[in-house]
Amino acid sequence: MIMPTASELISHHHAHPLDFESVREVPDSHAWPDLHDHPTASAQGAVVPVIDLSATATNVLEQLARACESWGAFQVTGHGVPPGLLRRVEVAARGLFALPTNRKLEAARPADGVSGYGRARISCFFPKLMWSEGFTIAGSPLDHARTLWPDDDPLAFWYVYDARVPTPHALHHLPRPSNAAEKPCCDTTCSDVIEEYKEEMKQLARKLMRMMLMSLGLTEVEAEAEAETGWIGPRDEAGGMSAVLQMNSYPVCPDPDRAMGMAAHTDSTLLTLLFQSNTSGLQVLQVVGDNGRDRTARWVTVPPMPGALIVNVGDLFQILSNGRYRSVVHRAVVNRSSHRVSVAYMCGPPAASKVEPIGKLVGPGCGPVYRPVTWPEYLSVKGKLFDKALASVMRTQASSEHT
Ligand SMILES: C=C1C[C@]23C[C@@]1(O)CC[C@H]2[C@@]12CCC[C@@](C)(C(=O)O1)[C@H]2[C@@H]3C(=O)O
Ligand SMILES: O=C(O)CCC(=O)C(=O)O
Ligand SMILES: [Fe+2]
Repeated sequence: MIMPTASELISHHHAHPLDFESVREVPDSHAWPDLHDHPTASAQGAVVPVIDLSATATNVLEQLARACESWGAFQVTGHGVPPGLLRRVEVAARGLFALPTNRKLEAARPADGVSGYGRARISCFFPKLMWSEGFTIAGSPLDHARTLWPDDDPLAFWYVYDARVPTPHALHHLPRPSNAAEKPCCDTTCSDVIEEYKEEMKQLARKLMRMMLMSLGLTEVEAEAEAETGWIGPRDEAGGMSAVLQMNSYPVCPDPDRAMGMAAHTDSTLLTLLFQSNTSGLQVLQVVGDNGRDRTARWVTVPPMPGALIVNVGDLFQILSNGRYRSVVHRAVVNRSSHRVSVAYMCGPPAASKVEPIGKLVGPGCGPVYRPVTWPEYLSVKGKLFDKALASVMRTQASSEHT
């Protein structure tokens, strides 16, 4: 990692966002010197696993275990999230980023806050800026609606989506979902869509958490108990998994070989559910050789699959699994022809829950590798140490022998 200078850091926080639409070349502030730190696998090379959750086949847990152990990421199909909802959330994201810069800046994320519009939080660890903008929603989208959509009526949803739509009459000419059973977009506001999406993601994240715990060898009852005491928390009013919705926008880029959409990182989550729409850009780092001294790795593109969602193992799941499942290093690259958006549901435990290696995975020959941490504690460590954060919450040999 190249550490930025003090003046670069200052400009990171005070600069106005780049007007991506009008620039004809990548400015020095956004030109990355080492995009090719690892080779990129050819299209016929390695393929990130695709797992059909609806399959009645009995080996879904085995497939999950293999995907989490060797990749830390996989795509899921048969997840039950309606395709129409995925389309609507994409429209909502595109609409949000299509707003004029001054409107977006009104919703800028405060220096000490989580929610709002701005650069990826990890930007401060890099000397160059990324070719992207983001909008982070923690809590209810309604908290943001007043700033971004003062008239959060259904039509506003369409106005921001397509600036060419001058009057409500023009709505009649817009494409409608072909499936008549689907709710027409124009009945819905952006915050409705986001709320509905978060609810669907929550159900899917719970299901995947249970299945991933079972894929580690826990019984259904043990996985349930782990959920109640650990990552879901007690079933009181305040309990429940917490999550952050991260919308990312990657405008078209005149020189994609010099720009970085989202720099390499792992997510500080239990797991992340990512919708990447139909434009390629996500790459995961596959470690192909590790002889103890040298690690060889390559970037593998995760191809968009209609209706599929990508699941990333996050740092907190690595802790929970006592290191058996590794959080995946990933990044997003940009392209010169399609404006890409992605929506990440970043899922973690309730703020007060301590995440620690699961008892069943700890034994005489294998003590707990990590110390207990809450999500807010871990996020704060990540905000200071970035890619050294996981190592910093490891127990020392001596402390793990005493537990
Ligand atoms: C819960 C969180 C995870 C995140 C930091 C945050 O507090 C809110 C934004 C999240 C995000 C989204 C884009 C990539 C990422 C690395 C970043 O810069 O902000 C993640 C953070 C993370 O996983 O550490
Ligand atoms: O846009 C993508 O494909 C990746 C986004 C991402 O990694 C994130 O939001 O954490
Ligand atoms: Fe990520």
